[in-house]
Order: sequence, then C-alpha cells, then structure tokens
Amino acid sequence: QTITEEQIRAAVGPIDTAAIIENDSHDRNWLNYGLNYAETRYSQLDAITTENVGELGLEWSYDLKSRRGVQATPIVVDGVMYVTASWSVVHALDALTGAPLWVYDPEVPGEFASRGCCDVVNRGVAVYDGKVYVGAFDGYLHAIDAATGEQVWKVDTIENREMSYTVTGAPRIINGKVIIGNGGAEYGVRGYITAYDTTTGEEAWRWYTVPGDPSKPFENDAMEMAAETWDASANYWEAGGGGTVWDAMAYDPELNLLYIGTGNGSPWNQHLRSPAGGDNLFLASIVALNPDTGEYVWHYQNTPGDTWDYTSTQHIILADLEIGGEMRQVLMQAPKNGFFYVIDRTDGSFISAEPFVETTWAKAYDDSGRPIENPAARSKDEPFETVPSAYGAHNWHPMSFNPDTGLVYIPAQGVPLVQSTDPGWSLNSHQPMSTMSGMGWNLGYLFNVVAPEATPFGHLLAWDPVNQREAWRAEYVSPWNGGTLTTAGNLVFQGTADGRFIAYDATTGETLWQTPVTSGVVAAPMTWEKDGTQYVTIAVGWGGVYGLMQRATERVGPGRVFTFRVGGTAEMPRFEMSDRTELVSGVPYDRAQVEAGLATYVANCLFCHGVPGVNNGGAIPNLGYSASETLVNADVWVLEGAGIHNGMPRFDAHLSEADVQAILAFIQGTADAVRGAAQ
Ligand SMILES: O=C(O)c1cc(C(=O)O)c2c(n1)C(=O)C(=O)c1cc(C(=O)O)[nH]c1-2
Ligand SMILES: [Ca+2]
Repeated sequence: QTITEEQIRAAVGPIDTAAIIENDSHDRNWLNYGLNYAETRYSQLDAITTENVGELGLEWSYDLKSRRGVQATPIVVDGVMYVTASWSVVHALDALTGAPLWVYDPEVPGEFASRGCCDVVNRGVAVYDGKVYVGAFDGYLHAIDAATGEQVWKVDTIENREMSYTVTGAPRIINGKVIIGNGGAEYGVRGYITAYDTTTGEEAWRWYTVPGDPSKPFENDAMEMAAETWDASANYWEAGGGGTVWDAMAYDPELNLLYIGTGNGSPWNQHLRSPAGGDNLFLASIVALNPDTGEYVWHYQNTPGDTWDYTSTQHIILADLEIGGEMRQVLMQAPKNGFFYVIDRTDGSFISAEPFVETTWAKAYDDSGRPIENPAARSKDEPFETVPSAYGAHNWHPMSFNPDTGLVYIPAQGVPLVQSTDPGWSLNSHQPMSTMSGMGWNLGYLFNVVAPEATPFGHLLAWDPVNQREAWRAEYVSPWNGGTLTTAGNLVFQGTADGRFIAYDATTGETLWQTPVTSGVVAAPMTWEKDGTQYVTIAVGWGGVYGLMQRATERVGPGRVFTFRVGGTAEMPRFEMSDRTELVSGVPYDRAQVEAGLATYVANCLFCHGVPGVNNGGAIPNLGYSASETLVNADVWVLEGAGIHNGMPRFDAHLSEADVQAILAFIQGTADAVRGAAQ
C-alpha cells in the first residue's frame, strides 16, 4: 500500500465547510462535486497551459470493472482519490499512481435497475470529517471511513419503498449536514431533499418540492402556497406530482443559501396531472433553502406547468457578473428547456433568459421571467415536435464557468422527439404502446407517432452569459458528450461520445490536444495538484439515458479512470471493440405478430434496448444485433430473470410466453426490414 491509513486520516479528517472554502484560495484539492460550493468547475491551477497542453501524456489508468455508465467527478484530497463506478461502487485510489486503497460496494440489488429511468449511474461522493459519503442507487446513504473503506453508518433516504425512488446524484455537505435528493419522476413519486447529520446519520430536515394530498395538513407554508398552483381534480398526489431533486445543488456561504434544481412533473403530461393547468410549483424550478433548517427562502420557476420533462435539475453555477454596469451576485443555469438563465441569487429575481439552442416550445421570455409559449406545444390532440426534447438541450453533464474568459462551457445537444397525449394512460397500468408503462413509467405521452424532422446534434458551446450569446462552438458527431472543466491555463477539457478526451483554448475554441480513450465519455474531467505537479483526471464509461441504447464509437471498454500530466508516459490500455456487428437473422416468427410485438416492446423494452437494428447499441445490447440463439432462448431472460444481477428485470408478472414470441417477431421483423432497406 502506497498511502497509509494515518496519512488518509490526516488528509480527510480535517475536511469541513471551512476547509472546502479554504481550498478556493488555491484549488490544489477537489473537495466538492463541482470543485467549490459555487460549483464553477474552474480551477486556478495554471501549470498546464495552452503552451504545454500538447505534451499531456497518460500518467496512469485504473479499471473500474463496470460495464454501465460512469458519471462521477472524482474527489481528490491531498493525493487520495475517491471515485464511483456504476452501481454506486466507491473506489479509493492513490491519486499519484492509481493504486487501489479500498473498494466499497453498497450492494445495490440487480432488480433495482428497472426502478430508475436512466441507467445505474452515480455522479460521485462527498468527503467530510474523515468520511466518504455515497448516495447509492437503491436510496441508502452510506458514510464510509475514508481510511479503511469500512461502513460507519447507513440510512434509508426513501420514505416509501413501494415507490420507484432511486439516487444518482452526488451528496453535498454544508456545516455538518450531508444533503441528498433522489430521482423517480418518470415513474410517479413526490420529490424531496433531506439533510442528515454527518456524524450520526440522523435526519436533520426534509423539504418536499411539491404539495401532497391537500386534504391533509401541509408540511409548511411553502407547500400551502404551492398547492394553490395545482388543480386537485385529477388527484395529482396519487402519482406523486414529481419535482425530484436528482442532481444540481450549489451553496453561497455568505448568504447562507442552498440552491437546488427541481425536476419534471409526474405524470409528465400536465393535462392528466393538473387538468386546469397552473404553474405547479415547485416543478422545474430553482429553489433557495436555508441549509441549517431546510426552510424555503425563494424560488424561480424556469418552466411553469412543465409538461415536457423540462427538469431544472441541471447544473447551477454561482458567479459575480458585471451586468449593465453593475456587479450582480448571480446564479446561472442551462436546463433541459434550451434557455440560458441568469438569476439574482440573493432574492431569485429574474435578470435574463435567452435560447442557447433552437427552441420550439417558447421563443423568448418576458421581462417578468415567464416564457412566451407556443400554444401548440401543449396540444391535447396534435403531436408536437418538442425542441429541445426530453433528453434536454443540456442534461446533467456538468458545464463550467471561466471568470477569465467570462464564458460558460456547455455540453449542448439535440435529440429529436415528437410527443402526443397518450389517450390510454391511467396510473400504474401496463398498456401496450404506452412508453415503458410495463416498467411503471407514468408519462401520459406517446413518442414519435409521426417521425421527428430535426436531426440529432451535439456540440461544445462557449456561451457569454452577460451578453447572452455564443462565443464559439466545437461540433461533435453525436449528442451526449461529457461534462466540462475549465482552468486558469486558459483551457477547456471535455470527453466526447465518440471516445476522445480533448483540450481546447478557452478563448478561441482551438483544439490544442486530444487522445482517444476506451469508450464514449459522459462524466466531467477534474484537475488537482500534488507536490507541485498539476494532473487532469477523467472517469470514462459510456451510459446514462441516451447511452443505454446508442453509442458513437465501437470502443466498448469497461469503466476506467485516466490521469494525465505534462510528460506522462504510461501506456493506454488496449481498446476493446464491440462484437455486435451483424443484424440478427434466422429467428422463426409469425409476421402477423409484429404489430402486437411492437406495442409490447414499446411498453417494456424500448428505453433500455433502443430500436432494434437502428444503432448497434449502447451500454445495453441492441437486440437487433443479438445472436439468434440468445433470442430463441429469450424466455430465460424475460420470464425467468437470468439477467437480474446485471439489471435485466424479470417480466413474468405481466408478460406471457406469447408476449415474448410477439416481441421476438417485432425484433426479427425489424432487423429484416433494416437489412432490406440497406440492400
Ligand atoms: O425525473 C427524474 O426523477 C429523473 C431522474 C434522473 C436520474 O436520477 O438520473 C434522470 C431524469 N429524470 C431525466 O429526465 C433524465 O433525462 C436523465 C438522464 C440521466 C442520466 O443519468 O443520463 N438521468 C436522468
Ligand atoms: Ca425526468
């Protein structure tokens, strides 16, 4: 072992809120998910510059032994690194060598995979007072001894285990309280965020984001206010209402305000959730809370009356900007809905919002901070191509803000999708054609009943938040590129869907250096210093909601951590290539069953396995490229649960052998049609 337990105790033991703030004066460590409480992901380290970044070389790489999405930003404390793989497994490493110190597996049951919309991912840990904290996918918050990897305590953050709550986000820690939200608003849950005592795990406070049953007492004044913006005629509380806090938080120590981003409605479709409309507070909002008590302070709602999965859980960055000749304390956000927001973080007042991609649901915001909507975007009768789509113009992939250039670096994208009201929807019922309803999703929308017209795209967007306009962009071959890091070396770093790690000149966007890595990248890079040397680290592992079913490189290696420095000379690991190259053939089927198979497939398989034969698959296999023997034996997988440990659910509670045959007819029929079209 390269680092002793005593050394780790000496490093992580003193980490508290003051230490996290002290790190802001040098950025040698990376102590919080977004580097600092302002979550800027701008490091003052400047040993790696536009001049020498071309000499960046690999120092070490580490195999995370995972096959699903890796979204973690590593935490580094004085040469000790903590990083998570898929299934919320925590790895402690010697940051100088990549040698493992310990591995902590929270043992998330395989059957939990289907309780989350978007892959068994985890965005990372928090460190405090000698402990490492991870919110595991199955909803338990674990405190781990930073030196030994042994569990100190574990609490259940889920208030009702009948509901499909999951945890994917990184905890944040403020003055002895570890704060964590959850996900589940595709299924039907009531969002909330909870703070626990870092020492004991005892609950300190919980704040719900949407009102519960209005016939019962409201938990607080904010819930009473929120309830006035909901129509209770459709019993919104039965599907939970949504508003999950599944990713972004930021903290301003001087104002003592915790900022959280809230998610979409449950069900998605507002006509079915709150038929008379209304803003439906606090969906799709930024909310400021007192972190000591969990009390509501103010909110700004980006998307009133959300009906498009327009979460505002995307990254929140705090900065002080000169706007109209005045220094303003702002927060910035580029949520799914395609507008870039600058909000006064002292009181939530609206400063500006402008589209950073094409938008069809609204073209602009009025001076009061409300969107000027396109009425067609809420049609009950007609399909509407929502741009951006539910995949978001920007999803959870972190952006970064460089105060030297004044630019925000956004992983921007478009994934085309047409939404139309699902006339057959009812709560928790498995309906053919109703998207993933067999898995418990409650959207109230059908997808792509007519084909979308837009084309998918992904680019790195350098955005000027003061003038609300683009400075430069770098185009990519695909959506779903990684998060960004920016540094005082005037650099921007980003990994890409097609499996590259790139450094750009932060001012001009010129590509200065790049290297291929072992798979597509979704996580954000980070940087740290030890003994006078600056390192750049990135965790790699393709996945997440888009990455489950599509990919943009044939490299399909396991999750890995890569650390680079100027002059590094380690060898890149071997590139593992996909063997899913042939469309399936020879599965016997009845042509008359294809249509029924399609309907069952859409209701059970689509958001994991993708459309058969269209792309050869992401972190989960596209069945159009399976071996025919695998499909012929599908009963074992679908009805008997042979893949349960890998997250493949068993469906025998609501699917029969005849359903499986129909699904196979759809898969083989579609593969044959794709092959025919290609000839
Ligand atoms: O509504 C929710 O509760 C919820 C949770 C999550 C999640 O926890 O990862 C995602 C989403 N929604 C979501 O809409 C989304 O696009 C998404 C992408 C990802 C991902 O990890 O790639 N998670 C989530
Ligand atoms: Ca969602």
